Amino acid sequence: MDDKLLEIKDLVKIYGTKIQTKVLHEVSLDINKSEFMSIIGPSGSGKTTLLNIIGALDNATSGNIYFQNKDITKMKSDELASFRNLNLGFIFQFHHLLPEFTALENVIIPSWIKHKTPTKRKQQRAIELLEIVGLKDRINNKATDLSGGQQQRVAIARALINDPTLILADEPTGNLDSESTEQVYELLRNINKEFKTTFIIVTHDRHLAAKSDRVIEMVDGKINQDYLTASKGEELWHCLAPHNCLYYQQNEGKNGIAKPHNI
Ligand SMILES: Nc1ncnc2c1ncn2[C@@H]1O[C@H](COP(=O)(O)OP(=O)(O)OP(=O)(O)O)[C@@H](O)[C@H]1O
Repeated sequence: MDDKLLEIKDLVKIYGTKIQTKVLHEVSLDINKSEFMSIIGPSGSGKTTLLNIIGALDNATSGNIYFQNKDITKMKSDELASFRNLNLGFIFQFHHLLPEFTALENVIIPSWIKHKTPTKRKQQRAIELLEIVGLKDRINNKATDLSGGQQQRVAIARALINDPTLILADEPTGNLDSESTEQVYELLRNINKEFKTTFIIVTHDRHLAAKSDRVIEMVDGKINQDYLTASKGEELWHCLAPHNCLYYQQNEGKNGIAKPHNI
């Protein structure tokens, strides 16, 4: 069985024409189905650029992105729009909810885009999702009447309405207090476990990243480290064969022994 969801090959991004800045340097990366992955790295290292290109919100200068073996860098704009709608969910630091609309309406909106009119089934699904994110008693509240953490949970439900295979989250907890941060991260984790949704999360928070299955550290537009975590406390065990290991065992000291996929 092919477990690979995404294959990113030699991705380059150069901004500018006269004065050119190369912000992604031949980035290559494979991401498996159901993986829960964080991208960390200093400010300006290219995390958001990489995420936006994976989400087809920005174009690569060169390189390829295969999503279930189909190269999205070759798609035309209408094909890309439909690819995004069918396969992707987005969660941003600033959730961009429509303030005058209720929580329920905000969740349903992406399905309007997909189906033109919301079906009864989608309406029911939106209510279920709001229950899953713990907002059952807030479905008819306007977005502006909700706390920051609640608004972010609406945004998470909205990202799930079209049953995406992959959710791209850019600093989803960046705007939240520490309690809401933990709750939102736990929620994303639970969604990953329950629906097998693949997650790629850009975060500055190493403590949260350590709770992912896999952490990628970017430095100067390159992947500096790529490791699976033991998910025990905050200790990160470094994977010795970055693109090629699923299982992980503690070695003497802090490093781990990477075992190939099929062991
Ligand atoms: N539209 C743009 N035009 C020119 N340069 C850009 C543009 N967008 C980003 N950059 C530059 O690309 C580099 C990478 O930016 P990016 O936002 O991907 O980094 P990041 O790691 O996500 O940073 P942060 O953690 O601060 O969000 C930065 O030097 C940034 O200034």
